Amino acid sequence: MFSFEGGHVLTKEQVREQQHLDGIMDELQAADKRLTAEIARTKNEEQSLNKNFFSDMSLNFSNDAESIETAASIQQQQQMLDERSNAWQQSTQQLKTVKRLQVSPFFARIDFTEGKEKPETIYIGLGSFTNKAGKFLIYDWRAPISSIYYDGGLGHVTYQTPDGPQVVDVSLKRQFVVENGQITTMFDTTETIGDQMLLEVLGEKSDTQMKSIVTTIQREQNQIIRDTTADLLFVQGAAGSGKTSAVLQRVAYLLYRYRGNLNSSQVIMFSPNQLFSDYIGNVLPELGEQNMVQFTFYQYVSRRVPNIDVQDLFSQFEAVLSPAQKKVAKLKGSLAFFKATEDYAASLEKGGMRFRDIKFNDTVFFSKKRIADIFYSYNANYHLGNRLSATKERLLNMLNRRVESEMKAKWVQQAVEDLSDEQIRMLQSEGKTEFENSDEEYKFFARKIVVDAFKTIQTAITRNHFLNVRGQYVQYLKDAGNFVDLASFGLTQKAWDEEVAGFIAAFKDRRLTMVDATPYLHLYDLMTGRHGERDMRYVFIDEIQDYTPYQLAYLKGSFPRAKFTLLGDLNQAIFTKDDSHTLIQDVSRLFDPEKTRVVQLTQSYRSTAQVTEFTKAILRSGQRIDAFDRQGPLPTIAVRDTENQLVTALIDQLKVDDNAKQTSAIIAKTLEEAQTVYEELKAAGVPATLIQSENQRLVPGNIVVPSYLAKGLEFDAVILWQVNAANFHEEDERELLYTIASRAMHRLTILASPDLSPLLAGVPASRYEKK
Ligand SMILES: Nc1ncnc2c1ncn2[C@@H]1O[C@H](COP(=O)(O)OP(=O)(O)OP(=O)(O)O)[C@@H](O)[C@H]1O
Repeated sequence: MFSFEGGHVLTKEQVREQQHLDGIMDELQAADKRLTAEIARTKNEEQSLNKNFFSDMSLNFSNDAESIETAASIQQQQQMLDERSNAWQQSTQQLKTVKRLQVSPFFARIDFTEGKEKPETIYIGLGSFTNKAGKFLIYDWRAPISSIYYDGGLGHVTYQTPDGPQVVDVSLKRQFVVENGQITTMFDTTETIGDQMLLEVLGEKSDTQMKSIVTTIQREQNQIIRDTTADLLFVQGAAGSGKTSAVLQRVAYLLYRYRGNLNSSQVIMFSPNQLFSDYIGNVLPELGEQNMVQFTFYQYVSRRVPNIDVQDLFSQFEAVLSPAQKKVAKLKGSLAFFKATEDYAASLEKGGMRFRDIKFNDTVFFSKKRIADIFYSYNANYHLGNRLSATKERLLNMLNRRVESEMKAKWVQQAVEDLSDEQIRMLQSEGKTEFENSDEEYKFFARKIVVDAFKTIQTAITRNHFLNVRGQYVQYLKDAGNFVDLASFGLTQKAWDEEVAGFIAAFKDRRLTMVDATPYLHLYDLMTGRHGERDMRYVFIDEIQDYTPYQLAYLKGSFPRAKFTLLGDLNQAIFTKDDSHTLIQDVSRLFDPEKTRVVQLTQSYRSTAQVTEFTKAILRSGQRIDAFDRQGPLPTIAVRDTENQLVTALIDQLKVDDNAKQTSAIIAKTLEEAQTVYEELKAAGVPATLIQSENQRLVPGNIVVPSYLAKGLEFDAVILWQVNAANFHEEDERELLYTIASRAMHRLTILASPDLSPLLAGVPASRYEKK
C-alpha cells in the first residue's frame, strides 16, 4: 500500500497512472466539445424544422388520397422532430456526465480475468464514458461489473449480472483520489475497500450537506444498495453505520438499474424532519440523479386533512403524557388497533355510517336520512367503496332531474329578471342567441342559472362532503371496546371513555394528535374505498423506530405495489421509546417472510473510536456496535454548581473546538433550553445560529439545536447541554441521550449543572475525561 502527496518521488506505476488519467482527461475534453457542438446543432435543426413545419408541406385535404399523403408527410416531419429532440436530450444527458467526470473521472481500478479470456483492466467512476470507438473508458459505479470493487478482495469474486452470477479472478484493486486532473492519492489494496481510504474520508470535516459514499461503500452496505429481490428490506444498524448513506446510494442504483422503467417520482422517502430532508437533498443530484419524492410523516398526513391542525414534531416531543394517556397512545399505535379500524369499517357495510345533509341556500337539499337510505339500498355484496360510488351516481342523477323543477322556483325567476345586459351577453355567448318565444328564452336563462347554482351541490357530492368523517371517527372511538381488547392494553372501559371525552374536546377545536391522525385517515380511506398510490414502486422509511406499528401498516397499505426499505436503530427511539423493541416483530408480520431480508450493520463509521466507545456505554440493550479505528480525544464531562458557571465552561469548550477548526453543535434537550443557552451565548458575544424549526436550513458555523431536530444529522464536535438529573433520569430517556451523543464525529463534550444524569453512571471512567 502506498500513497503520495506533493513532494514525494513518484514511482513508475504512479507516473503510468497519471499518464492514463491525462489521456482520459483529453478524451473527456474532446467529448465535451463534440457534445456541446452537437447539442447546438440539433437544437438549431429542431428550431428550423419547427419553423418550417407547415410551410415545407403542401397541405391538401381536398380529396382522400391527398389527405392521406398530407397526413403521411405530417407524420414524417413529426418523426424527424422527435428524433432531433431525443438526440438533443441524449446528448445533454451525456454532456452532464462528461462534465461531472471532468471533475474526477474515476476513483478505482480493477484488473481481473473472466474464465479463459484475456486479462482486463477497468476504471470506475461516477458515470459511464465510452470513446468514439465505443470502448468503455470508465464504468459507472452501479454497473454489474463494478460490484467486484465493493464486494470482495483479491482472487475469486462473484458478482451478479442480469444473466446470473459470474465469477472472476481479481488480481489488482487500486483506489485513487483525483483532484483537478491530478492523482493526489493512490492505494493498492487486498481488502474490500482499504481502511486507509476510508480513514481519510471519515477524518474529513462535517458539512451542512450530506456527502455521497460511492468511493468507499462497504461490502455489507453494497448488499443493501444492490438488493432487487426483497419486498421488505429491513436495515437495522447502529448510529452512524451508514444506513442513510447506503439507502441514498440505493436509490441512485435503482434508478440506474431500471432506467426507462423507473423514474424518481416513483420513489418516495420518509424522513424524520424537514431539516434532515434538506441535509440529504444534495446526494442524488451530485450522483447525477434526480431526487426522489420526500416527505416527513407529518407532512404526508397533514396535507390530507386540510382543515385539521395535526400535532407537529415540537408538540409531539414536548408533550408530557399521563400513565393512562401512554396506554392509550400505545393502543392507538398498535396493529391490534389497525385491525380494529378495519373491522369497524367492515361493520359499516351493514349500518352505522354517518352522513351530513347536503344543503342548498341554507335548506336541506338531500337529507342525511335520504342519503343513508340510498347507501344501504344496495345488496350485501357491495363494499363501502362501491356503495359510496353507487350512492354518488344516484345523487348526481337526482340532482340533474331536479334542474327542471328548480327552474320554476321563485329565486330563479327573480334571478332571470335581475340579469344585467352584460350577464345576458355572457350567457348567450355560450349558446343560443335567438329564441322563438319568451318562454323559450326564459327557460334558456333559467336553466343556466340553476345549473350554475347546483355546482356547489355537485361538488359536495363528488368530493364526499356528505360523509361525516369526523363524527364517524368519534363514533369509532366510542365503540372501540367492541373491536379491540382494552384490557390487554391495561385499560378499563371507564378509563377509555374518559380519554375519548378528552379527545372529543380537542377534536371540536379541530386539533388532532399524531396518534389519532393515522387511524383517522385510515378510517377515511376505508370509508371511501381508496386504494392507495399504486404508481409508487419503492418506499424508503428512515428512522422507523419513531413510527408506530399502526403508522407503518398504514404506509404499507398506502403504497400497495411498492417494495419497502425500512431503516432503523432500535436504540435511537425518541418518540416511541421502549415500544420500539417489538417493532421488528410487528413489522415483519406485515410482509411475506419469504421476501423479507434483514441486514444488520454493526460498524459505526461516523465517530472516532473514543466517541463510539463512550456512546455505546450509555446503552443497556447490549446491541453489538463496533467502533471504527479512528482516533480522537476522549469525550469530556464537565459538571458545575450553577448554570452561570456552565455557560463559562461552554464558551471555553467552543474555543477549544474552534482552535481545532471544528464546528460545534450545542444540543439541548428542549427547544426552550436551546433558546436559553442561545441567548446566553449571544449576551456573551459568541456567534451561533439557533435552529428552532425544522423548516430552517443548516448553516456553516456553530449551531444550537433542540434534541428532536438533531436526528440523523452529524457535526464535527457536539456539546450536550444540561445532561443533568432533572433532564435525563427516566430509563426511556436513555435512547434519546444515546441518539444525541452519537451525532459527534470527532469530539464530544457533556455539560451539566448542578449534577450529572444518573443515566451516565454506567459509563466506565476510562472512557471520558473529567473537566
Ligand atoms: N462506506 C462509507 N464510506 C464513507 N463514509 C461512510 C460510509 N458509511 C458511512 N459513512 C459516513 O458515516 C456517517 C454516518 O452515516 P449515516 O448518517 O448514513 O449513518 P446512519 O446509520 O443513518 O446514522 P444515524 O442512524 O446515527 O443517523 C456519514 O458521515 C457517512 O458519510
